[in-house]
Amino acid sequence: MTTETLAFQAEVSRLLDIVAHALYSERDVFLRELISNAADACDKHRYLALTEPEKAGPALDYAVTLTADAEAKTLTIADTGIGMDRMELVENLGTIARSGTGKFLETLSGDAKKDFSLIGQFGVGFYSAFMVADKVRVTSRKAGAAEAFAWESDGRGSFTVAEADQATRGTTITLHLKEDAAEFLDEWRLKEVVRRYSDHIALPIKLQTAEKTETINAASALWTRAKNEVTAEQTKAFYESLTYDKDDPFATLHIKAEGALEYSALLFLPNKRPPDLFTPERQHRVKLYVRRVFITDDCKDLMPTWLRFVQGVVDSADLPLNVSREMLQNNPTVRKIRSGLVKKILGELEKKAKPDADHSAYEKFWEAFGPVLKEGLYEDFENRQTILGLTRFRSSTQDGWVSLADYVGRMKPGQKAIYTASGESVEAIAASPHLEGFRAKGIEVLYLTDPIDEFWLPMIGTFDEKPFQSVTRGAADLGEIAADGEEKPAEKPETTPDLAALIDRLKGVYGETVKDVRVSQRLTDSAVCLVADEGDVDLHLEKLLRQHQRLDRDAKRVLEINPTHPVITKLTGTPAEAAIDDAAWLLLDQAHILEGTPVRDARAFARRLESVLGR
Ligand SMILES: Nc1ncnc2c1ncn2[C@@H]1O[C@H](COP(=O)(O)OP(=O)(O)OP(=O)(O)O)[C@@H](O)[C@H]1O
Repeated sequence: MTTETLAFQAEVSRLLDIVAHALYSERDVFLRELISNAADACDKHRYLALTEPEKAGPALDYAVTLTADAEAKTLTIADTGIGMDRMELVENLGTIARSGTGKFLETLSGDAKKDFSLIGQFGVGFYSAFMVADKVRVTSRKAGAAEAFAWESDGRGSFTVAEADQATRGTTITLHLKEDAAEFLDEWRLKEVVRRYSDHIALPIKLQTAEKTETINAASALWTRAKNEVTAEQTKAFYESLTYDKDDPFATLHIKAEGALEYSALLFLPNKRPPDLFTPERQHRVKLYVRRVFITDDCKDLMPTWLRFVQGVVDSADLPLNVSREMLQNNPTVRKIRSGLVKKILGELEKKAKPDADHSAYEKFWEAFGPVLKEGLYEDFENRQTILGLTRFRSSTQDGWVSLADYVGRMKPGQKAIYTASGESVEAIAASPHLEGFRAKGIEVLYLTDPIDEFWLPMIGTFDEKPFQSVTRGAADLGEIAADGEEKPAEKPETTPDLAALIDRLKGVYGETVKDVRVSQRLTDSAVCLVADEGDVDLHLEKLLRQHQRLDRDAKRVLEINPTHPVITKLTGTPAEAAIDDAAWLLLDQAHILEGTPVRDARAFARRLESVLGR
C-alpha cells in the first residue's frame, strides 16, 4: 500500500484554520452539508445509471446512513452514491475550485461569533466537518471501479491518500468527534438536526444503532406533493436548504401544471442576493428533476438568466428519465415549461407590486433584484411590457421608488416624453446641470443608475405611447411645458443679435472640437453643459463604454449655453474684436468637469485659468 501525503491548497488551509479555531453559532450545519453532499452523490449515480448504465456498476438502494459509535467517539455518514477515485479525492477535498471563497473568508474574519451556516453557499461545505471533528477519514469507491481509496486529515495543513478496502460503491465519512462535540453521538440530537435541515431530502436518511436501523426523514419530494400536504415549516426548511436564508422568502410558488404539459415546481423568490448574482456565467439556480429523479442543476433553457435569482425545483413528467444534457438543449418541452414558469413568476410579481400590496416588501425585493429583472427588458421581447410595469425608479421629485404608471399620471400639461437621466448614483445625477431647467419647471425626471439601463432603454422606445427622452441628449424642448403654478408655458425669449454673434464666435473658436453650440433650455443656474446630439451615443453610456474599452473615439458633443448666466451675458457684451479664446475654452472645460469627464488638455486649462485669474 502506498500512502501519499499532500498539502492542502493555501486557501483551504486558511479556511480550515479559521474553522478549527472559531466559536460557532450553529455548528450542527456540518451534518446538513455532509448529508447534502451524500444525497448529491446518489443523484449523480442515479443519472449515470440512466444515461450510461455500463459505467454505473450494480444497483444498490440509494440511502444515506448515519452511524454513531459512542465508544470510538465517531460519527459516520455513508452513502451509496457515485463515489470518488483517487484523483477526485485529492481535487475535491484538497482544493477549492469555485470562486467566492475569498468572500466567505472575509465574512469570517474579525472577532465576531462566526456564522458558518453560510458555508455551503460558497461551495466549501465539506470542510465544515472540521467544526466537530479533529480527524476526518473519507473512504470512497467510485461507481464501476474495483479499488477504493481513503483520504484522511486532521485539518492541519496536509492530508493523506492511500488504497483502502470497501466492498461496495459509495463514500463513507468518519468523523472523530472533538471532546466538546459528543452531542452528535446522541440519537435524539441527530434526529433533531436531520429533521431541521434535511427533512426534504428525497432519499432515505437512516440512523443505524446497535438495535435497529430506521429512516429519520420524510424522504418524499416536497414539490410533488399537493400544496395542502406540505406544512409551512417544511417549505421554509426547504427554502433555507437552498438559499441559506433563515428569513422567509419574498414569494413562494407551488405550481402543478396539468394537461398538455405536466410538471410540478416549487419555486422561491428570495429577498437577499446570493454572492454570485453578477458573475459572468449568470447561471440560474433551478434544479431539473424528471419524475422525482434529479437530472441537472445546469439546464440553461429552464429559466431565463434575468430570473437567475429564482431558487427551487422543477419536476417534469414529459421528459424521458434518461434525458441527456445535450437533449435538454433547445428542447421544446423545456422551452414550454420555461415559458409557463416565467408567466407564473411575473404574475406573482405583478400581484406583489400592485399599489394596494405591501410596498416596502416589493421595494426590498426590487432593491435586491431589480437590476437583474431589468435584463429581461433587453432580452425578452415577449414579456417586455410586463417587466416594464414591474420596474421601479428613483425620481427627481419623489422620495422612494416610483413606477412608470405613477410617472405618467404626474406628467405636466404639454409634456410628451418620459424624461430620464443616467449616472453612477442618484447623488451624481441630482447634481448634474442638465436637470436645472426640469427642476425649475417641476418636471419629474427618472434616475437611471444601473449599467443595464443604457441597454434596455433604446430597445423599449415607449411606455403607454410616451417616448423615453434622456435629459442629456437632443434638444430639450421644455418651452412647451408650463411651469408649476402657470397656466401657459412662458414665451421663448428671442435670440438677440448679440447672442447669435457670440454663438458664431464660439463656434469659430471650437472649430471641429464640438458638434454645435446652441442656446440651452435646460440650464437655469450653470453657464454651460454638454449634451449628446439626437442619434449620438448618450453621455453616460459613452462613459461606461470607455471604462470597458469598448469605445476608441469620442463622440462630438453639443455645447449648450445659458444666455441668462452672468458669464455668458458678459461675453455677449464683449466687443466683437476682443479675443474670447481663453474664456471659450475654459467654458468648454468646465462643461467637461461638470459632466465628470476629464478636461481635454489639463496644462492648457491650468494656464488659461491662471491667466484669467491674473487679470
Ligand atoms: N459523499 C460524497 N460523494 C461523492 N462526492 C463528494 C461527496 N462529498 C463531497 N464530494 C465531492 O467533493 C466536492 C466538494 O464538496 P463541498 O461540500 O466542499 O462543495 P460542493 O458540494 O461542491 O458545494 P455545494 O455544497 O455548494 O454543493 C463536491 O462537489 C463533490 O464533487
